[in-house]
Amino acid sequence: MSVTESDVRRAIAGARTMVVKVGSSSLTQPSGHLDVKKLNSLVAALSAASAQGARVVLVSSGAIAAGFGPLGFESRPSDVATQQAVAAVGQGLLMAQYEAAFGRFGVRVGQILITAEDTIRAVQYRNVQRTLNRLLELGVVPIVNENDSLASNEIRFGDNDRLSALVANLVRADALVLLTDVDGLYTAPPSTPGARRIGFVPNVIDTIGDVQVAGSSSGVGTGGMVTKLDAARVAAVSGIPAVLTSATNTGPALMGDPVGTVFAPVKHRGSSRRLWIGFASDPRGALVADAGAAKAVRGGRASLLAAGVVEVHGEFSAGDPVWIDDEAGAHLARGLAGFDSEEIPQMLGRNTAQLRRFLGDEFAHPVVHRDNLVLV
Ligand SMILES: Nc1ncnc2c1ncn2[C@@H]1O[C@H](COP(=O)(O)OP(=O)(O)O)[C@@H](O)[C@H]1O
Ligand SMILES: N[C@@H](CCC(=O)OP(=O)(O)O)C(=O)O
Repeated sequence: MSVTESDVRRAIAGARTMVVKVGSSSLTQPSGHLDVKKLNSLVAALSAASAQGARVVLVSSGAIAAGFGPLGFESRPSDVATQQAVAAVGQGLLMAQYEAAFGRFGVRVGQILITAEDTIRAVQYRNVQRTLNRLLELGVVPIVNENDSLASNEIRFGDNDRLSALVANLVRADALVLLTDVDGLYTAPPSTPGARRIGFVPNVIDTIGDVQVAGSSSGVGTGGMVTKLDAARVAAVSGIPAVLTSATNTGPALMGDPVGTVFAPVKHRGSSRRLWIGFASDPRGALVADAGAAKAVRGGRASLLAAGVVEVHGEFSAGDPVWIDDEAGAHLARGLAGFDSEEIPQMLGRNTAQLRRFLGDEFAHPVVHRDNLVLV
């Protein structure tokens, strides 16, 4: 039997662990500066959920919004270096507001700043996961943001929508709540005449093609509806129901009332780390597999061995995300490279015994291990 809207709303209302993402546009005044009243009412709604036993992870944007006013800028700066500096100032100011606001309800908060780069690597990934879980066990509300001041331009999320879906996957959340400045997903950008709110999306993968979505129009938000739908898709394929609504609807959305747009999960839970590899990262290069290796990779459980690689493109380090392509140039998979791009040419076409004999033990490994590979 297929999942109905009320099933999804009930699942969200009953969620034990939830990830709530709030965008800059819901925490700011029209001028772009932080709006403490909006922040306080969000915190009141989340504290009520926490008092009822929910474990809440808050993914909050707003560091740049909180920082540019105090530094004397009239509007959100657009160059990356200034944004990163502004975020360093704003993140502290934002946390001070959250600490005070949650403190009034007796709730402790902890700050976690994540870069996409740290978390696609296995060791850091497990560290983030372990810290978040421990904070939740201790009854703390983790407040997550991208580490804007350190994230490198090529591999930053930029918006927090996709980050929130990946965090939901990481903590195995029962619900993802996306809070923004519109009351849901519309059939077209809300200013378009005739645009209507969609209450229920049974399969976000099918819906993405039918809905007209655009980027942010607020001047403070980043990704607009495009990245929110990406987030809903990551949640859906992770088996997590999601709701998208305005921050002013937080209380009703968490109670399962018919507000916003709810997205049904489309799959059972997948492995968390593989989702990071698939969605979180922009490949730095490509490995071209010969016909035999392409067939093995497509089959699902094989590593990519040097013997089946015919070309290497791009510059990357061991641990970076890369495409695995077939000889016709079609993408087969994404994976994390086991070696630097300069090390791979001498390995091409050699089997494990030859790699060991000619290059040493440290080369007798797959170019991409199957645990670090996801089909596309
Ligand atoms: N189909 C659509 N439905 C709803 N909103 C849309 C759509 N297409 C574009 N948008 C825009 O997306 C904006 C929300 O994204 P954004 O400004 O990035 O918010 P946030 O700061 O919360 O991430 C809305 O204000 C709206 O103008
Ligand atoms: N990490 C940035 C978030 C950037 C941003 O605007 O994100 P969003 O409002 O979620 O589209 C910040 O804290 O300012």
